[in-house]
Formats: sequence, C-alpha cells, structure tokens
Amino acid sequence: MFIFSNSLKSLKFISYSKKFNNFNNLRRSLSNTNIPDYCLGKININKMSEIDSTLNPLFAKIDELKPKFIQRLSNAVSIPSVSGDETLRPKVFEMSEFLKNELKNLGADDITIKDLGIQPPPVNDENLQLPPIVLSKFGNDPNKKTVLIYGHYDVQPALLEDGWDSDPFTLIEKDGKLFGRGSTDDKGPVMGWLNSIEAHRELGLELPVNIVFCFEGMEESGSLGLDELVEREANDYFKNVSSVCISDNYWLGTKKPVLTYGLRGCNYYQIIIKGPGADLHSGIFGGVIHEPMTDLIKVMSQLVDVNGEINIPGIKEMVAPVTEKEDGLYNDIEFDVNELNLASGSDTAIYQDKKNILMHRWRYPSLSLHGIEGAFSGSGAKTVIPSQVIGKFSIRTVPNIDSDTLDKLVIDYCNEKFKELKSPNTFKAELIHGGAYWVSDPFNNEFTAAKLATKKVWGINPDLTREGGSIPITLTFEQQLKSNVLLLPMGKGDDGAHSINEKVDVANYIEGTKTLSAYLHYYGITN
Ligand SMILES: NCC(=O)N[C@@H](Cc1c[nH]cn1)C(=O)O
Ligand SMILES: [Zn+2]
Ligand SMILES: [Zn+2]
Repeated sequence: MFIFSNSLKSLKFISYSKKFNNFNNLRRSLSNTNIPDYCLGKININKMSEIDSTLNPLFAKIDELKPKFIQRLSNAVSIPSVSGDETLRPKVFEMSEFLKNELKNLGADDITIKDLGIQPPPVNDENLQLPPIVLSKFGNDPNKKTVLIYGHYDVQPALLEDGWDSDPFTLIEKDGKLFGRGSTDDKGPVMGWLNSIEAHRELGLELPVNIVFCFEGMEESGSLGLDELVEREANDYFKNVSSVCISDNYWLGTKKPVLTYGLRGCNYYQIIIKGPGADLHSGIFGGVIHEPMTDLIKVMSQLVDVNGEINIPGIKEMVAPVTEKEDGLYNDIEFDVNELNLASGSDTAIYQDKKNILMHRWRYPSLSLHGIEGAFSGSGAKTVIPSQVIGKFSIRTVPNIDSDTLDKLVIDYCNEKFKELKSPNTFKAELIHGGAYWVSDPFNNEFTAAKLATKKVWGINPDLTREGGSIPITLTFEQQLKSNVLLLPMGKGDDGAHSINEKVDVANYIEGTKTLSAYLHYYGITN
C-alpha cells in the first residue's frame, strides 16, 4: 500500500502500512489522553521546572499585549488577500508586504521574498503573477533546534451579500469572538506566531529555538509553486530545519484542544462546456439548440449521489481497508454529534453516529460540487442561455488513493458521461490542482512537546485527531526536509473557516498564542 502525491513523484511513494507498523501499530490507543511515560522520556525532565518559570512571565506578557495582538489581526484581516480571485491579486501582494513589515519591526535576522513567477494555466490573465513566498529567520544558533513554521496569508473569497452579518474584511469583536475572513484560516494563527516573537522580544527573552518562517499566498488555490520552492530550498534556506510546525486547522469540537496527525488531500477539477458564440435569449433559442448548462448539470449530477457516495468506479477500491486497531480508535475521541449540526447551522447530517461521521471526514474520500462559472447567479429572473459554463468540483483523497490514477478515472468518467449525451457542444474536463494527503506518527518528540504545551495552557491533555481538510504542502515538507510535521491548531471546530461569519474566539487567539509559544519551549528541551 502506498502514499502517493501528484508531484515529486519519486519521493512520494511511502509504504503506508509499513509506516503504521513503525508507529508500533499505533501502539497505544490514540485516544489515550494521558501523556504516556515513554513520551516524557524524550523530554529533558531536569529542564521542566526552568521552562515553567519562563512560561509564566511570558504568558503574563501575552495577556498584557492582548489589545495590540487583536489590532495586529484586525490590520491583517482588513487586506482582502483572496488568492482565488484574480482581480484581488494586488491585495495578496499587499498582504505579503504587510508581513514583511511586521517581520522587520519584530527584528527578523533575515527576510527573503521569493518570487514564484507567472501563474500557470488554467488562468484568465496569462500574465498573472503568483504571490511571493515570504521567508524569514529569527536566530541562527547552532546549539539550538530549528523549527520551520508554515502559514498562509491568502484567504477564501468573502462577500457581504453571501450572508455575512458584517463586512468580512473588518474585524469585529462580539461576545468574545473576533469575526472576519481569515480570522481563523489562517491569519489568526500566523499573527499568533508573530505575537509570540513580540512577547519574547518585549520580555528580553531568548527564543528557545531558531525559527524559519515560510508564509505562502496561494494555499487556498492549491499552493502553486510551493512544492518546487521547498525542493529548491531544502538544502539552502531550509537547511538545518529539525522540525515543521503548522497551525492551519481546527479543534474537532469546541471544548477540547487537539493535535492533528492526518489530513486528507484535495484534487480540484473543472469541466468546461462551450456552445453558442454568445449568451442567448432563451425565448428565441430555447428548445432549438443544445445548451451547455443542461449538459453540465447532467454530467455533474452523475459524479456523486445524495448520500455522498462517489459514483466514479475505481475510487472506492483504492481506499485503505479499516483495520481492527483503527476501528477501535473512534469511540474514545471526544466529539458531540450535535456540535456537527451546530457548526453546519443545520440538521442535515448524512450520518448520526460519531464513528461514521469521523470516518467519513478523516479516512474516506468525498466529492463536493462547488460551483458553476459563467452561470447566471444573480437575483431576479434573467432569461439567458449561458454560452460557456465551467463546473468546479473537488475530491478529498485518503490513503491509498493514487493521485494520477484518480485523475484518469475522474476525467475518463466525465468524458464518457458527456459522450452519452451526444451533444455537439465542446467539452473538456481537467485537473486544476492537486495536493497530497498526509498521516504521521503522533508519538514523536513534536507531539510530546505539543501535548505538554497544551496541558500547560489549557489544563487538559489534547485528543489526537485527523482532519478532513487539506494543507497541500505538508507531505512535501516531511519528505523534502526529512522532518516531522506537527499540526497544532489554534481555532475551534465551529469557527466557520471558508464559510460566512468566520471567527476565532479571543480566548483561542490569546491562549493559542501561548500554546504556540509554549510548544517552542518544550520542543527546545526534547532529546
Ligand atoms: N486551512 C486549510 C485549508 O483550508 N486548506 C484548503 C486547501 C485547498 C485545497 N484546494 C483548495 N484549497 C482546503 O480546502 O482544505
Ligand atoms: Zn488554511
Ligand atoms: Zn482554508
């Protein structure tokens, strides 16, 4: 069985089952919320009390700086850095400048802006520049470990008329929550790291590790160009990196912090159907010509059924079977099914039991239909026949789906379904971008340090979870830098990332800043 991703192919074959055996068959129940003794064995216990006395004033400083930290997030949210909207690309660049200035003001030892050139097709503007990667270093002490911290400064689109209660790009504090696009995904966590640097600086406290920041502006659009950059810089800017930390996901629910050891991948596709030379009057041409939208709906409607079952043959067969051990893991995870309904703002769940919900979010693939470009979508009743429509859908991938095989299955299936229509319109189905899934060992030094940090700040041991979302670069970091990756989330499961009224709780933003800071200190004393 293999993990495979669509780029850096030669490196991305890893024996999935072997990997899991190496974790001593995930030897303890992942739901074991106590810090096991063998984990503490990797920490230099003699330095624990020293860390505690360092963290107390650091936490007090973070509390004192809270208004400044909220202002920093407010400034970041005010820049609509939507990577998926070509017209807003200058704002994504503005956001990279904002970060550069922040890093400069925080006294970075190095700031390097990496130009990624022109965005490859499919794209409307052939000369569209990719946003740069913002790299930065704090410290270069050979006696310290080096942690690469990744985050993204682009956001999902957001319009007031989508149903937001307030302007998405104005941070609003209400009932202990900070509302605004990017507040939790991913500007909150990125600002959290900057806050941590500032608190250390204000206290005159040395950072416990060297830090390398890697901030990208295309994560929400497939991380274009980043795989290649990581490959190029592995032995250069990223040399000596001992570990990677990413805070770009969420707690499973709203009460208990989690550490995340798995992500699904995401392959994003589009179907382009062209017909008449221009949009037409449906009174004149309706019933007389083959309509692109009718063809598209017919094809898209056959991709997935109403219960979330993917109709494309061959995909299910690639999914890793559930082992007895894995089967036992789900029961002990703290997850309230009602929270799913609250987070979705509805009572529309396909599954009602925890195990099925978690399995379908973490370890089974899903296919979602996202939208149709070129279709009439305004209010009113326009009687138009769109001349060209582009349907968008994505598949969340899991072990052991082979990305290239998946693409072929999907595109062949779409072509076959269109052929059955015998339509004279032109048809093209293609991949826009792909990103690999990732599963890690939740018992390594990084997770041990993160457990201690979480316990210190939140007073509770975290659950170990996987996540249904994707962070395309995760597997590349792990393989190219030969480093463990830790996912240490800041926000809650009801934050509404990608949705309307996205928020981060003030408590999560501030205590999250403390957790990220504490993590660096505990990781610094791992053996
Ligand atoms: N916070 C991570 C996140 O939202 N990731 C995106 C990544 C993606 C992949 N293709 C488009 N965006 C996600 O949707 O999971
Ligand atoms: Zn994100
Ligand atoms: Zn996102």
